Amino acid sequence: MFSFFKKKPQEPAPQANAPVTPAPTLGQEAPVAVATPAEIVAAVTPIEQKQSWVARLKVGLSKTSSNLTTLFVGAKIGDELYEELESALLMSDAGVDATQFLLDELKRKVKNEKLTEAAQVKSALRSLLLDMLTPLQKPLVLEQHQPLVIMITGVNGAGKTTTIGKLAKHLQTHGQSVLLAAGDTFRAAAREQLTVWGQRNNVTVIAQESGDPAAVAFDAVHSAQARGTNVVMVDTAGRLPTQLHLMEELKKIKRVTAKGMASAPHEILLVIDGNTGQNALTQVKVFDDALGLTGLVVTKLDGTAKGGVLAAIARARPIPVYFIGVGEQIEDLQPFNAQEFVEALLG
Ligand SMILES: Nc1nc2c(ncn2[C@@H]2O[C@H](COP(=O)(O)OP(=O)(O)OP(=O)(O)O)[C@@H](O)[C@H]2O)c(=O)[nH]1
Repeated sequence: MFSFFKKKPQEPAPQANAPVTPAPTLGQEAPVAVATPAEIVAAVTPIEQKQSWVARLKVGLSKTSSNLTTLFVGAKIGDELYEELESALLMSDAGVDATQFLLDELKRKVKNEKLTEAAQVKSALRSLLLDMLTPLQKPLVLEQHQPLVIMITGVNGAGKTTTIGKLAKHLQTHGQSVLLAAGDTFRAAAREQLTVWGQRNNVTVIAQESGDPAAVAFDAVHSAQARGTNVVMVDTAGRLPTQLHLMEELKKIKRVTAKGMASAPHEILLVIDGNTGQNALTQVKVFDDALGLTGLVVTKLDGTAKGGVLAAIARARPIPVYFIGVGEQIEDLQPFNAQEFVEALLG
């Protein structure tokens, strides 16, 4: 079992003569909820589901895994092994910097620990990768703000809307009320998709016939404040990092959201298609420079994804990977767990 979300730790009870916190008003941030116990909520994933989920991750990453593991079979430690490893890491989308870093560290480890067997080198690589990816493993913390406002961004087709749907379900399972802002005003079908999904799942969706996604986000924040909703997720239209005017639009959504609630958006997530390869790193850099990302969601790791891009991200922009997706079912979105990921890659 692993944590899905983390809840804000309980704060000490106020003194009897402590000043009373004024009631929140529209446009003003409500006081932080204090009644939550300090706990990490266990995922409600039954063991069979969990196994099938990990199995799907392994299948998804099997090409990289087989490239990385077979080169150690019957190998001698030396230049040839390191060259093969370099190629396998580059082919896994780890990129030049992370590949070089891993190779240098590995050679140092082999020397310092006087390793003599290829199997020992493989386990040294496993532990290096784990050290590299563990800093990316962070849970999304709930109940720090009322409402918690999450903005979801990404290129077209990365899996934003699907992720929002899955996350909304998971949040509801963890006792959170959810409101969605249909900020993809560019594509009418996207708005309808979210609205229909919301109706089916009893989640309020704030949408506007036409117009400004920033206004939709602003309305959603106010509406959530008025209703006492726990989490607002703002969907945004897919865009390429090279579409500068659309990147400006995202900045505007962020700015206008902050007018509705000074501290919002509290989380700005970038959804990345795991099959995008090294281009994913470019996306992370450009969206982060524009918006200040707080987390990533890497989808479609069940397909032909190679997985190494997480190492590239860990080296270049270590932004937490809150969730990874390995399919279209709700349980296919799970928190990123570095240990599981490294096991899927290196067996
Ligand atoms: N195999 C697989 N498919 C996924 C995953 N996540 C999303 N998808 C599929 O990817 C496609 C695109 O997903 P959307 O959620 O519509 O992507 P989007 O980013 O909202 O797309 P735009 O609104 O066009 O920008 C859909 O067919 C999803 O079912 C995943 O983890 N695995």
